[in-house]
Amino acid sequence: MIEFIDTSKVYRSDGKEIKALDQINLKINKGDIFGVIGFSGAGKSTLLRTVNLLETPTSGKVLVDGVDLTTYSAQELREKKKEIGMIFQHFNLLNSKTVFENVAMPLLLSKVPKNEIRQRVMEVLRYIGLEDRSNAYIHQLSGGQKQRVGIARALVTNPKILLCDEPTSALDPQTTKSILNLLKKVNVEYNITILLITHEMEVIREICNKVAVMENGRVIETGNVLEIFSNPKEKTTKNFVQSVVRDEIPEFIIKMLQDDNPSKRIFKLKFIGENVGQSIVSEVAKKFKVDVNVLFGNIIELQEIPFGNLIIEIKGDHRECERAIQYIRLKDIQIEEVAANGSELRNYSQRNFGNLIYG
Ligand SMILES: Nc1ncnc2c1ncn2[C@@H]1O[C@H](COP(=O)(O)OP(=O)(O)OP(=O)(O)O)[C@@H](O)[C@H]1O
Repeated sequence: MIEFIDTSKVYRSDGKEIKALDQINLKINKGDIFGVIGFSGAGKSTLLRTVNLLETPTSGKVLVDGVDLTTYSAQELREKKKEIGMIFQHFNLLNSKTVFENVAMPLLLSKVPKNEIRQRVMEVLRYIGLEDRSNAYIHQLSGGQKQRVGIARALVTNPKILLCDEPTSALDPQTTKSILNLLKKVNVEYNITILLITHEMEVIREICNKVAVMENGRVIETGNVLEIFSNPKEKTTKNFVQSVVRDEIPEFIIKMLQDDNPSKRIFKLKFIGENVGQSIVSEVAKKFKVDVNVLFGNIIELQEIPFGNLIIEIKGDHRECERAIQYIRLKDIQIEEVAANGSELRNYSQRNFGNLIYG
């Protein structure tokens, strides 16, 4: 649906070259809600704006439905652009015009007949829940309402793609949630592919199925949201994931390890999906001669799949503890032992155990 092929963009200003995009290769499939995350200056906006040619790549190309839009004539491009809606962080609405006039603007510019415009605009306003504010001026609306108008204006031409430039960065958490829910609804009900840029991992968690992490104009990591959250590889990705799933070891646990019995054994378990449902803790306590205490837990939902971590203490003789650990691992749950300095974790792998569990 959208494909970036070796896409690069170099800006030249004051005799200097800035590589905003450096050989981007990404594929966004129909129906995706694809999130691009990165810090300020990573190149996200530039990437998004190459899709509707608000920016033209310096080299490489961007295909929309298999076509490089730079090859289109002006007329063809105007038509194609109706299929690509866009919403902005600061809404980009005309303050001197009403809600109705703002939403009608793309249709007016396309010279759609007046009665059709009225019908379509009211239909879209009904959909986004602002039918009764059609005559209000933009300055009379809240931030969330303004973004709804932005979404209505983007939807009015029946686009196939919606580009979202930090759509919730100017909104409070509650309003953010309602706007993200609306975008999800648009994606599902109209089958609109969404490409969204953000610097908030919470936004990615909330609605995206795929994510790409950008740094210095490059995509440093990309994949399914579940994959990236559960196994981030790059440092920047790990930092973003940690902003949502706090998986550092809490101070009180480190203190416990340092102050109490030095033989205390504390483990971090990482759960994905159905494993959370398994009451692994009580299962282990029943199967082996060990006591298990839950010390800390942090579980979130990712695309309706539970995901998170649990910090537990396992008490018992060494061999029983090792058998319990292997049992947990064989349940496809990542388990790591927390060292007394709290930063080092011993990662258990098959090799560490041999056949202890059956021994
Ligand atoms: N028109 C321009 N002229 C010169 N340099 C530009 C221009 N637009 C962007 N840049 C530079 O390109 C790089 C990428 O900018 P871009 O806005 O794409 O990043 P971003 O990840 O969207 O950042 P932010 O979240 O702050 O908007 C930055 O170094 C920026 O200063």
